[in-house]
Amino acid sequence: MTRIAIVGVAGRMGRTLVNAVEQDAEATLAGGIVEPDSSLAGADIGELAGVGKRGVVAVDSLASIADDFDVLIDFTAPQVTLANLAFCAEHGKRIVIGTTGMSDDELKVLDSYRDRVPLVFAPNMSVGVNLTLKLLQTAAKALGDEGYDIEVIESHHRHKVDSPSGTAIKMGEVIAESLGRNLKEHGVFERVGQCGPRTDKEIGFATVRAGDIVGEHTVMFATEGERIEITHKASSRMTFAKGAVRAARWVADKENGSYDMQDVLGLG
Ligand SMILES: NC(=O)C1=CN([C@@H]2O[C@H](COP(=O)(O)OP(=O)(O)OC[C@H]3O[C@@H](n4cnc5c(N)ncnc54)[C@H](OP(=O)(O)O)[C@@H]3O)[C@@H](O)[C@H]2O)C=CC1
Ligand SMILES: O=C(O)C1=N[C@H](C(=O)O)C[C@H](O)C1
Repeated sequence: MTRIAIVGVAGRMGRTLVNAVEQDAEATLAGGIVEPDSSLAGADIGELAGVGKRGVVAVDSLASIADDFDVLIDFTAPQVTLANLAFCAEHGKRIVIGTTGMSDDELKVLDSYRDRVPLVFAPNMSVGVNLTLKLLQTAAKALGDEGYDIEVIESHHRHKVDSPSGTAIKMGEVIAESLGRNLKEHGVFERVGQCGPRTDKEIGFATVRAGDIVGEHTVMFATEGERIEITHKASSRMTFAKGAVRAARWVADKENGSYDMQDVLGLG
């Protein structure tokens, strides 16, 4: 049985993760962490998640439950996640990270832990998106240098704070890598005013933020005469949460290293 603690347990993903752990026969809820001084400290995390009392109360300090869990799942914010990663490395814990929106510097810090802790880090934990990444590799190799323009369009709920989504960036990276391009050089994240015509090798990104959209990603390969669109639509956060719990069970017996969902799902 893998003992799982969830950071940000009162958040959108945190509450869904409680449900996902509950439904997994090989995982158990070992703790939930809320922000320091949160009024939710002391609340039963089952009640927070709407599944009824589970006898595990939310705490506002990870240190206070250090002996209770094996794997931490963190879907919060970049600086919070990096602090928790340091904690896990120091205390011999494992960690699954779903947080997106990290800067290049923050990603370097995350990567510096690869030899100190077993960690899974992925901007999207759904099986569907990770399979889509494989489809994108195939499509990019076949079409990307044959006159097809590549555009990534993502839509999310009104509360999302980072843009483009971590998944959209990952899709762009996978496509760029398949084509021997550098996303830093060829990614176009804004088109405003007299920005000129499209260049052949650019990979464009467009973002929609509206209502309660859980998460939708389309990659368009368009040329004169035809257009191929590869789309993934998430209609429930459970798809991410189930993937994260699967990752937590998978990483529970792994050596130090930085893994992703392709590793967890055996798609690598
Ligand atoms: N990889 C994947 O598959 C997915 C990744 N995500 C990513 O997960 C992240 C969270 O998304 P979402 O759940 O929608 O966001 P929410 O804002 O709903 O949840 C974040 C939670 O973290 C809490 N938090 C903030 N600081 C701390 C702290 N120091 N200690 C403990 N908890 C803290 C917040 O508390 P408070 O509200 O009090 O500030 C909040 O409850 C985002 O980066 C998002 O992009 C989302 C879905 C899928
Ligand atoms: O913030 C979200 O909600 C989501 N974030 C992830 C991302 O940035 O890619 C994954 C998912 O699409 C939902």
